[in-house]
Amino acid sequence: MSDSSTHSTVTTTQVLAWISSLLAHYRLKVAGAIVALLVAAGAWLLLGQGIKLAVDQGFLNDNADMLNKAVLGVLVITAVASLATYVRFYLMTWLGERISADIRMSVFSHLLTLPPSFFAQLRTGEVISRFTSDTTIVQTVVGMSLSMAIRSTITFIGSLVLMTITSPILTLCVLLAVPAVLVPIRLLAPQVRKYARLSQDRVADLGAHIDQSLHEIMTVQAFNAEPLEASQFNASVDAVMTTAQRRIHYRSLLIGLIMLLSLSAIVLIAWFGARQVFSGDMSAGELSAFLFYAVMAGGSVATVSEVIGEVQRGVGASERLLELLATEPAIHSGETDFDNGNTTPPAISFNNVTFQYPGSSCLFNKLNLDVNPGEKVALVGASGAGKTTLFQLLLRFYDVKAGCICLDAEPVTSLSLSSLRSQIAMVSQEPVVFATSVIENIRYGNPLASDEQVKKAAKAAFAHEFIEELEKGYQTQLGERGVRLSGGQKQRIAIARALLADRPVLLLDEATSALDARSEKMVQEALNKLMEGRTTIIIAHRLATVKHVDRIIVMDKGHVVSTGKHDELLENDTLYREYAELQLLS
Ligand SMILES: Nc1ncnc2c1ncn2[C@@H]1O[C@H](COP(=O)(O)OP(=O)(O)OP(=O)(O)O)[C@@H](O)[C@H]1O
Repeated sequence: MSDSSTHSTVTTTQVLAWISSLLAHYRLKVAGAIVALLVAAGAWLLLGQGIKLAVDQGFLNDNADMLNKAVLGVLVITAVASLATYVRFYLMTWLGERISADIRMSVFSHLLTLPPSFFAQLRTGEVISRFTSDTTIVQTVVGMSLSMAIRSTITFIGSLVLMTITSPILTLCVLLAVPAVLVPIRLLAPQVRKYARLSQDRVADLGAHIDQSLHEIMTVQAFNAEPLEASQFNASVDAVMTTAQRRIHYRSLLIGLIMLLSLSAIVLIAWFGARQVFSGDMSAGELSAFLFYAVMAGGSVATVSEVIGEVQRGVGASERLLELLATEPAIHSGETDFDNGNTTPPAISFNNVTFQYPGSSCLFNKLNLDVNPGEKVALVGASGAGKTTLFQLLLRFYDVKAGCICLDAEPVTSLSLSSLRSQIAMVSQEPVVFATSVIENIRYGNPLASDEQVKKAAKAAFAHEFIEELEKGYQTQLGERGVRLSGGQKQRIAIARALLADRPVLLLDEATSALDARSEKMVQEALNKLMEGRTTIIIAHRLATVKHVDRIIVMDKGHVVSTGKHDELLENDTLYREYAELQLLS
């Protein structure tokens, strides 16, 4: 559960500076919106003068001509104000949409640079929530609330100036009332912001829950765990409601108090003004105009108070987005591009590597392991021995604590991440299939490959046949996580992808585990072809698949126990013999 709300390190000023920097890209539109805003506010303020003229010169003096002119003036002002409102509304809403789109793009690009350790701490559902709901809030705030707040502030200042011109005494009374209105804003706004952020955190928990339950729907249903899942989800929904209720409470209190205070002030001022008209110190037109401005000023304060809650909500949402953006990638790219002339595949060496996962005990202590150029090496060992971790370290998903991993003589830390990773193709234990078409799934290995190259790779991976039998062949959509394919079919797609990527280092994580005997044979042949001329490391649980590699490395609890050929190890290594006996291979 993310509960960073109470320890937020982001200030409102930082949020506003961030939003301003985003808006700075659209200076012309922002300027247009501000001009439209000023014109609209100015026109509404002028309306008060029209009213004053209409009352004093028209109604009271029985002057029909003057009345006509004043009414015409009022109509023109209304038209101008309406046009300006259209322009302002259009531009501000556009800016809101644009900014939230920009935020989504930059946050997503940034997330892609963060290492897996970051995602091990933050649930994907929570990240999705930050994307969707937080950016939507920012969009509303920039597109609506902020513009309303600015418009109301301008209207308030303009009204105040015109009120002062109309009647300084009455204005003084209004000014005395202002602090009374500001007190609740000062006291309650931080509470609104705090609970706004908390409720976003709770909504994010919901996202995470949905993501997990639906992702594992088969397990949920197979264990009849629907009631359990539903009740846990209901508890999360209740938590959202409870937090939202607190936010709503403070917001409503804020709005209500401000309404009460500002309207009471206006009534009292109207009473005082009416007495001035009776005593002849003020004309009826002046009082009408003054009250018009006072209502506008009061309305503005009410609007500001209403949207200030919304703006605080936006600040809360922005905080969470800024936090994502501020997360530094724990892995820093080196500068060098890997270049060994590309004639031979690179050697891989782990020299005195010491490593532990964050918060775990030491996994590798001065581990040494060398793989020669073009050599095919199999890693064998009990679950948890550290085989997958070696892959992760080579790909720099994590950095070692001490020691060095090298491609040829080049430490991986000095290579640029993209150059390092472009040397390596990986087929993971659980084949990854994206929710796009078959052709796009294979082309992921090399986005520039032609349709013909994709098909060639699919044929080599023994995938072409079953792909052709799919409803739309290579254009068939595979559904989320490839739900429409069997385990073996998914694996062959992943192998075709690796073939197409055509990289000098190959990492295979028990790539044939999900295949039946017939397809296993086919895939094994494809893999043999794929391994040709590449430095390959295979993680294998089943020894049958690795009997023919150049060298087998037996690992146990983070150590290399022994290395050798299948027959040598059978003879000399007790641990390996045990594995082989278990698998009836000796
Ligand atoms: N992200 C992680 N955070 C903390 N510990 C981890 C993490 N990933 C793996 N480990 C731990 O590191 C050890 C080695 O794991 P690793 O996945 O490398 O083993 P493996 O030999 O590949 O196992 P298997 O054959 O079951 O896949 C295990 O004890 C595991 O619990």
